[in-house]
Formats: sequence, C-alpha cells, structure tokens
Amino acid sequence: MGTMLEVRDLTKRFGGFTAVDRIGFDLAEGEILGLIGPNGSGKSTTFNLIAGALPPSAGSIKLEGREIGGLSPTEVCHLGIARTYQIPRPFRKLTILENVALAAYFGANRLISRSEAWKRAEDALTLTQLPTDPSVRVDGLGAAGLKKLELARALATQPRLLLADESLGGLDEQEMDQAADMLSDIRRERGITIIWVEHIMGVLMRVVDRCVVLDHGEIIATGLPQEVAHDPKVVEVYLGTDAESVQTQVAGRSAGEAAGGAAAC
Ligand SMILES: Nc1ncnc2c1ncn2[C@@H]1O[C@H](COP(=O)(O)OP(=O)(O)OP(=O)(O)O)[C@@H](O)[C@H]1O
Repeated sequence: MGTMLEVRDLTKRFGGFTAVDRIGFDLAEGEILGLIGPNGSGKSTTFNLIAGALPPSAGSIKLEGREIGGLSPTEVCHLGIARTYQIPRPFRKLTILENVALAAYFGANRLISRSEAWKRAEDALTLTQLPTDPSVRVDGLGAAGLKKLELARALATQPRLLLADESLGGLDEQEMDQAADMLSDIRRERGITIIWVEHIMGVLMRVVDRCVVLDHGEIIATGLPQEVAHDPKVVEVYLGTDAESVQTQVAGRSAGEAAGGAAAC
C-alpha cells in the first residue's frame, strides 16, 4: 500500500495564536486514521487545512506526492478529497436525492450529465442506507439521518480520500455504533481512505487503524488504538474519563479480533 497523504510541519497561526503547530503524519492508502483530541486542540483547523478551507501558515500537505496546501476547496475536491461537515446544512426545500445529486454534479472533476449525477447520488444513498425514492424530503430526517446525508453528499463526489468531521455528534449510542460501522464498510467495500475527526474517542477506537492525538495544536501521540488509549499523555488530556471507555472499546476490539482469528484458523 502506497502513501496517500504526507503532512509535514503543518502550521496554522491566527494572528499571534498558533492553532496547529508543526504537525506531521502519513496516511496509507486504504487506511482509516482517527484524528482525535479535546475541544480546541486543532482538529478542525487541521481538517480545514487539508480540505482547502484554510491556507497553511507553513508546512506542507502532499496528496500522492503533489502539494495541495493552499489550493481552494473546489480544487481539493476535484483531486478526490471529500469532506463532511460537523453541522449538516442541507438544502431543506430539496429532496434527499436532489441534495446528493447536486453534490455529485458540482463535486465531479469533469462535466457529468444529469443522469450520471443521479446515478452517483443513488449509489451514495444506497451506501449510506438512505432512501433512494426521489420524492423523500430532507425535513423528516433526524440527527442520524442528517449525518448520513452529509456522508452521502461527500461520497457522491466519488472521493479517494474522505475527511469525516465529528460524525458522532448528537447521536445516541446505537446510532454511534452504526455510524462507525458505516465508515468501516465504506472503506472495505470501496477502498476509500478515511481521516475521521472526533473529540469523543470511544467508538472511533473500534474501527480506526491508527490514531493521531492532538492537544494545544501539537501531536502528543500517534499509534495503534490500544497504544494511544494507554498513553499517559492521552489519558491525562482526557482526564481519565473518556480514556476508560476507550480502553473498554479497544479491549472489545481485541477480543473480537482474537475470536475472528480463531474462527479463521
Ligand atoms: N478563525 C479562527 N480565528 C482565531 N482562532 C481560531 C480560529 N479557528 C480556530 N481558532 C482557535 O484555534 C484553536 C483550535 O480550534 P479547532 O476548532 O481547530 O479545535 P478542535 O480540536 O477542532 O475543537 P472542537 O473539538 O471544539 O471542534 C481553538 O483555540 C480555536 O479557538
């Protein structure tokens, strides 16, 4: 597997305040990387730098060897990177299918026909388990449905790299589990590489391959979920509370993997 993204010395200053401070990490093709950290640690800023919503103050972001730092969001999208937003803002007067078809149309890196946009939208809706019926409106969707719609809009642009921003916010426990499984399925079925930003660590740790943990704009830990969940620096920034639930999730995952391994033998 090749390297999809290389981030080096990436820095973002707002006036005299450094929100992201010389961070660096690699992302392998097909990987799910969790970008975690407490509120205000620099996750969204990092995300916005990769997605083109903010220009870096210094450092570099390379997509398969090509510098993308400072490109516009549209240019970044056309290179195959799609993002979701923490707070979904769909066009409320349009149907679900129309919302996703618009994303497909404007996110495509070449002119596509109306029917192709609809086809891509239907595919994205199927992947996210939303109704493909062209008459269903956005109004009836709850928090979990709106998060799925966000995901469908990003997937309709046919990305190679998906940036998922706080996919769990406002969801109950069962919905969080489903959202985590959905990202895992999308990677498995479509081979899409994923960076998943979350301030809640819990359920994320069950599906990510590796984690990068931010605090005050700096990386304080990088590694496998079970490594970072037990890292004293990570436990400290999460004040032990979330870390406990993370350790439970990671323990559950290890048990599942062990059982799966045994079944495969
Ligand atoms: N446009 C801006 N101007 C000034 N400061 C900013 C700006 N955007 C973010 N910041 C500051 O940068 C720091 C990092 O913010 P960021 O939103 O990246 O954190 P986060 O880890 O995503 O937090 P959350 O989990 O709350 O979304 C915060 O102190 C924030 O107030």
